[in-house]
Amino acid sequence: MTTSDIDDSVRVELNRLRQSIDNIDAAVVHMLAERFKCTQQVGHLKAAHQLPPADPAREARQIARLRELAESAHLDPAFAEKLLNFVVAEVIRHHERIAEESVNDAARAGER
Ligand SMILES: O=C(O)C(=O)C[C@]1(C(=O)O)C=C[C@@H](O)C=C1
Repeated sequence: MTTSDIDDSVRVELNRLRQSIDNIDAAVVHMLAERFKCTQQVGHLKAAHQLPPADPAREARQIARLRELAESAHLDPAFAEKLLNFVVAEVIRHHERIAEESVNDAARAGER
């Protein structure tokens, strides 16, 4: 069955819900883009001060906080934790790349 086979009133309701889903997905993308802009700056700050890319104690606090928020919002806390871990893993990869680039830049500057 495709959307062309279904009753008009169902199609209208489905389209209404899909419009909201599309708006929410756009908001998520924009929020993630802003989050990554912040974490890129954190990556440069950490690289400049030789701080490790990952901070497991900070992550533990973020997970505890997000799980509580998820519970009060009736969202599965395990899902919220998985989502944060997925995003943070990507951030750590970015931090590692920034740190490598900063070491390479310093080595090249030392060769001059
Ligand atoms: O807060 C930091 O130290 C960050 O690098 C940011 C961030 C995050 O994306 O929230 C990423 C990696 C760390 O392990 C913890 C948190």
